[in-house]
Amino acid sequence: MIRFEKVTKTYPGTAAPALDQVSIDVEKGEFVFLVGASGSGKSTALRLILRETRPSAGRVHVAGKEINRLAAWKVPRLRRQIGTVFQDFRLLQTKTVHENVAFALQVTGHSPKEIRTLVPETLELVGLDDKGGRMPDELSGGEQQRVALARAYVGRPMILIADEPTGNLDPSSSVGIMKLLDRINRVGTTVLMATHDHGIVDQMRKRVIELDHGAVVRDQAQGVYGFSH
Ligand SMILES: Nc1ncnc2c1ncn2[C@@H]1O[C@H](COP(=O)(O)OP(=O)(O)OP(=O)(O)O)[C@@H](O)[C@H]1O
Repeated sequence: MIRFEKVTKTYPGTAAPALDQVSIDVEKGEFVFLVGASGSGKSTALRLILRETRPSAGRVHVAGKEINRLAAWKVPRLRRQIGTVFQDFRLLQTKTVHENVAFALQVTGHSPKEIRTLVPETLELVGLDDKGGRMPDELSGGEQQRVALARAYVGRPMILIADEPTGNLDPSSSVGIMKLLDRINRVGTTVLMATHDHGIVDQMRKRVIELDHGAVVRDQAQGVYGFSH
């Protein structure tokens, strides 16, 4: 589903590469944690998958396509297959919960009929079916992140990318978000999550890929956060 072949990314004006000959293979339906110190290259790896940036060398394949060679007009179609969740929620503050989730479908050309079915179904999945009329600032952080997750998942993407999704949440809200990511993964969605949260990684016991100065230093099934190497 996601394959990096000796991917190197050097940003202009920097000497050391952000990613250095990284090879990763993630199968459909896997749940993978991406860990590593700040600056180790996690966000760069996620941005490459979304084609928000391009590799300096090597190849990135997503859903069977080498995305560096994808024509610009096909990039929106690629991104429709990838849901994204970030640490800072990124909700539209002037829209209700329902509108935030519906908007993701409107901009990707879904029909009103699909929107009428998918939005309530997804709000129910994240436990917010009674809060569709609220504004984001009337919700707790944990609830806002559940809205962001509903928005990421409402189009039923093949891949869900989460960059520090629990970074701004208290432990119990974090557990709630992880339960939802686990559920979404169990129905076949490939999940890739960058995190600094030791507790969550240790509890979930999923595959762990660790980056250090842009290199993969560990790729471990059912891993824990810290590993002496
Ligand atoms: N747009 C950019 N221009 C120049 N250098 C960049 C850019 N984005 C990232 N970098 C550099 O690339 C390296 C990897 O950064 P990246 O953001 O991928 O790390 P990260 O592991 O996601 O860090 P964090 O955990 O702090 O989010 C760092 O040295 C960073 O300074």
